[in-house]
Amino acid sequence: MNALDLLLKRVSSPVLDEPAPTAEQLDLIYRAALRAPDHGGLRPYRFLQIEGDGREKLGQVFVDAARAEQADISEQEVQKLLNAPLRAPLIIVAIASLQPHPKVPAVEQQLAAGCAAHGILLAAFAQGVDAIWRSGAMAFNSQVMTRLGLEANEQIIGFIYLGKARKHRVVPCPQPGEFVQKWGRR
Ligand SMILES: Cc1cc2nc3c(=O)[nH]c(=O)nc-3n(C[C@H](O)[C@H](O)[C@H](O)COP(=O)(O)O)c2cc1C
Repeated sequence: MNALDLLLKRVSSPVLDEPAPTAEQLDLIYRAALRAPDHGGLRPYRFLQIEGDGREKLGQVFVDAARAEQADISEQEVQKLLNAPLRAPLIIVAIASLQPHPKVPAVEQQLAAGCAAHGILLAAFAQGVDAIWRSGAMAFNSQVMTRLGLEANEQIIGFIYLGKARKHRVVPCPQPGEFVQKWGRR
């Protein structure tokens, strides 16, 4: 797949089955993430790779965190949280690790981490690995962050689910016109 085809045709896939990406595919996926634009070369991100029964542990972390906020959550909600990480064979948790810097504010570091996450999506799609970037309340839950080992200067940028889609969604390419304004020319 050439680069422009990749950029124009990548789609997210919400339903993902086995197989998980191979070790070789993951190596390229992480290499692509590490090529994200990065003011100051801070590499203000890191990744957790969760697969196999790690996904069940993550589901339990979600349930515990939800119960800590509301003790009487319904059994339906418990099942939803337990099942959430099972929606793909492998999950990469993209984490922004914000560092104090005189010229690179937090927002730029968050953007660099977001670009790294986009690199993951693109490198996956280029290799025939399907993915979707999800957040949701659990991405912003402090107990989840603690249980995943995040430090005070870290944030979850997203849970990137990876696997194989049964079929790709057909997504019309938006027209740039309404998003682009020319400015400053006489
Ligand atoms: C920061 C971020 C968080 C997202 N969180 C969710 C989410 O929790 N659930 C979801 O269905 N889609 C979420 N999305 C959107 C999907 O990843 C995806 O981009 C969207 O479904 C459009 O599909 P496309 O990528 O094929 O255009 C999120 C995207 C971003 C950038």
